[in-house]
Amino acid sequence: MDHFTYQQDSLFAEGCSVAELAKTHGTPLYIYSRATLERHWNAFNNAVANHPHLICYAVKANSNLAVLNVLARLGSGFDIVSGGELARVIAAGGDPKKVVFSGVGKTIAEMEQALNIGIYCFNVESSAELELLNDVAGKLGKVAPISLRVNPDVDAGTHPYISTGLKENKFGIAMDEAEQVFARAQALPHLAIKGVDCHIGSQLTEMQPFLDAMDRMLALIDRLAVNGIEIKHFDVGGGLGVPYDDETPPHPDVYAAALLERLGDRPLKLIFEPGRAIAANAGIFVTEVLSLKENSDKRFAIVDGAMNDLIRPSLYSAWQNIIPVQLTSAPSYEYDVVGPVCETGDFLGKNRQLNVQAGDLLAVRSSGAYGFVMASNYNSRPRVAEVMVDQDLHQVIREREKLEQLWQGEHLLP
Ligand SMILES: Cc1ncc(COP(=O)(O)O)c(C=O)c1O
Ligand SMILES: N[C@@H](CCCC[NH3+])C(=O)O
Repeated sequence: MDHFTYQQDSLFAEGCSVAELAKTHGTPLYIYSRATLERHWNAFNNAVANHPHLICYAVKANSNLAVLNVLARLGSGFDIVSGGELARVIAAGGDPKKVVFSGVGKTIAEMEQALNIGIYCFNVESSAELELLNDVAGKLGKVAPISLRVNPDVDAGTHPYISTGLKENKFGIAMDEAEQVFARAQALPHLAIKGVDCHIGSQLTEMQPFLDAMDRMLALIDRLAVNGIEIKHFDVGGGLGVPYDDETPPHPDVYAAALLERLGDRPLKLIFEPGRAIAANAGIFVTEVLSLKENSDKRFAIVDGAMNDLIRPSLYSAWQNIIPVQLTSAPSYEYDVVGPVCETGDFLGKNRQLNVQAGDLLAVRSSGAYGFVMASNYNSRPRVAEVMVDQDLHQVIREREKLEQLWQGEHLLP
């Protein structure tokens, strides 16, 4: 089910006209659908309803407080990678007892913050981090609940920049060192072993890499049990892909059923860290065509949105569908949809068949994940507004930045 559909040739987000929202709040603009966020989260939760589990939404995908709050109200846990994300979860009403803390470079201050708040688990990524966390917990008189992120060395078959489960990637502890590091963790006084985790990459559209990783991780868990190290949960990470174009990633039902089958009768709680699968197709990025330009080779639609607002096309050559907000029957041409930023790489889409004129609105679909969160102020462009729709109601969930905010905190020399 799609909550971004045409009504009488005009694009709607749930019951709200996208053209009206753009008129009221200006462009560029991110628009999210609450119903879609909820449906996607529930799809995960229902898929494992009969097994002990925790869905920890990956905050990095879209960390707006309203997004986190919508998911917190459903009972979501959260996967965080910084003290900033932890603070957001708390500010959004999330339960810290359902937070897992991932990331290769946690600082002492972040460890202290998370220990004082009392999170569910630290996903420890190296021996050095293990020793440091033990020290920090000891100084606070606390015991840190931990999982070790093990790198299963499987090829996720995704873009090299978002593949994380190969030995050559910086993430996790190598499989051949894992048992030794677990033994060390068990010996350290201020740590309590809870689980094992892995995350092999993002935008995976096939089951096989997940299953390969699962097999290796379960074999490790079985070996640990033989050596008296009891694992209570297995955190399978995130990474489930979404359809941007014609990809057909497994539905959470299919994905979870396959993992549960592999799990067999092992009494392990399963933790999931989906980000993209929940947020990507819950959002669109709306931009206005400023002008058209053509030469003998190409036609360009120059729009007011740019790589600083939505960087995925520039950074990963990611393809996201670009659709008109108002359908017309005028002839269409092939355009590169480009922004005003002074970089050749500043484009939202290339070779798109569109029928557009200056002043028309375009919507870049699948922009709810890794969209606004990766925005910058490059070229001194204020970050855009974000709106959430809920049926025929809508709410500005982040205001468009004002020009003065561009230099907030900057100081002139005396
Ligand atoms: C540890 C961890 N968990 C979860 C995620 C979320 O990934 P995705 O958005 O692909 O579900 C990421 C990002 O890839 C991650 O690094
Ligand atoms: N930012 C990436 C995903 C990164 C995943 C981070 N663990 C994307 O847009 O596809």
